[in-house]
Amino acid sequence: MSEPVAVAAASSPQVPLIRVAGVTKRFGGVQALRGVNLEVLPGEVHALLGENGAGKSTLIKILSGVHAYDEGSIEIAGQRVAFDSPAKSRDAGIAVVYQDLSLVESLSVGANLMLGREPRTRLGFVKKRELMTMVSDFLKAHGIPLDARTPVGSLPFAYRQMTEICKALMGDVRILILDEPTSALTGGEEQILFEAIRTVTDRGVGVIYVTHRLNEVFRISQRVTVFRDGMNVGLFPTAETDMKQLVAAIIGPGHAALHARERTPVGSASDFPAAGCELASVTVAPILTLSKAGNDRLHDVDLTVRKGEIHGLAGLIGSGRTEILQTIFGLRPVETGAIVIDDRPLSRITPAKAIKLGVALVPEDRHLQGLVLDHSIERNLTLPRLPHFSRWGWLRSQAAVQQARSAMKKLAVKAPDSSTYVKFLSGGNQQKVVFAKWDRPRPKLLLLDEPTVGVDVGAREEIYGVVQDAARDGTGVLIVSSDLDELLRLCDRVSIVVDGCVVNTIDRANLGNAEELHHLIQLSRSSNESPKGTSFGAHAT
Ligand SMILES: Nc1ncnc2c1ncn2[C@@H]1O[C@H](COP(=O)(O)OP(=O)(O)OP(=O)(O)O)[C@@H](O)[C@H]1O
Repeated sequence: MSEPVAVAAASSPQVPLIRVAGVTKRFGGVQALRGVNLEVLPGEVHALLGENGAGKSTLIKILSGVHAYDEGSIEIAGQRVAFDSPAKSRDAGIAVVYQDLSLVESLSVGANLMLGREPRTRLGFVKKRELMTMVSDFLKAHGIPLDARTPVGSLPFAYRQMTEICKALMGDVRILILDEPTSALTGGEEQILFEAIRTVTDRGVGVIYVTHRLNEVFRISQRVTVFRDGMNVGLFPTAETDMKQLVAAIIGPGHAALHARERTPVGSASDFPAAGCELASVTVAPILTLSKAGNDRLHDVDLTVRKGEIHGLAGLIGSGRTEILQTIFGLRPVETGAIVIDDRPLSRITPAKAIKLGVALVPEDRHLQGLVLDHSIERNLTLPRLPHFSRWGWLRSQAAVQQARSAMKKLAVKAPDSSTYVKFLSGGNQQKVVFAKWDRPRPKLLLLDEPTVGVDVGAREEIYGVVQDAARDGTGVLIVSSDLDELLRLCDRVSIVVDGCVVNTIDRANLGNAEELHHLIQLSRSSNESPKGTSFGAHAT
């Protein structure tokens, strides 16, 4: 595939594909947007950055016809537009790909791409061959490495995402909006996505790229717009800016995280001493031992987490990392092998028992498992710790409010107050609340599944601090993350998971950098390839 189209900076004479000027939006008492501007040129990848609650999703929802705006104007190719429905936005050539994909896993790539617009006979039967030819021609014409006949469920996540992007592009798309597209991807998968983006920008499509992973900005975008508190605080040609300038624009010059960052420069993960380095030495007792543990998703898992150790689980999507956490927390049975938590061999473990033993799980899907959206921040923080906030059967509500306020302050949760319903928070702020739920009192074993997805750069620092403090206090931490820099930065040891099995455990001293770790994951995968493992190459040509 070719190199990205070089797009001239702000002074380009080209008519922007989209021009947002002075747009405002208020939700009740919250002024989400205060007159924001954004321009995207043909063939440009324009990164949109900002801390949690800065207003990025609100603008995306306005552009996609979900919300109406209050003031300002939006032009597409010079024509003023206002969308009162998602259909109108789609008709104007705007397509949005969210993190939660909307594909039907049991159908093929072709059937997914043509869902709802299948060519049919006069009697209403789907013309399958014609459909597959149409899709194959489309994929070939755009240089997309997907096979129309492959069932979507058998594809690695990055290729499903590519299918979703193609679905968006099957119509007459001029502007593609990607909302944190790489949050679940590891290195090699990211590269596939970037190549798909380059293919579409080569055709003149403009891309708005929302992300909290700042290193991506330098790899994929030509310009960057930064929002803070619903306002523009920066427009940079990517080639003329650097990480420090972007971080300062995102979190503001006075933010404590900026100074922490100055002491610990971004990007050199291997320079950071892990929190529990000394504690994690072999002489320290394990808080968790899995020996040859197995169930329908796992087999022969051998794993130990020591007191005060931060232990990472690396692997590709579908490798079984999340299932290991779920099994330890009692959400999946241990059918074979043994599990020992805090010196207690357990024949059967349930979530209630796990919590009693001091195990806490911060799940990946905060909506399904992590939060009650119709409750306040305060109630969400209190629920898992009711005994802690109760005395003689009465809830000590003042103590609960105080803890909620201090957790909100520590993690900079952006909300009017602790009684705000969680459903009204931005995605990243919801994630901070999930995290805060388990911060105090400290668990003995903390299981974290992708803890910083959707979390802004300032809060990420705070979360790292909380994890490291917990480890220093003796908590064993087991963390799943697709962000290899995050694992390298935090972990004393990293175990690689392939097809439901731990195939390798590496000490910090031998971890190397993110590229080396990614290489190791790929290598472990190919040497452990099992018949049920996905072999994408067999499908895609
Ligand atoms: N439906 C709503 N009702 C009330 N307030 C809302 C609603 N939607 C968003 N907000 C508020 O508007 C502000 C901007 O939120 P938005 O979701 O746009 O932020 P964001 O930049 O996308 O954040 P994140 O990175 O966390 O996704 C936040 O203070 C949020 O709580």
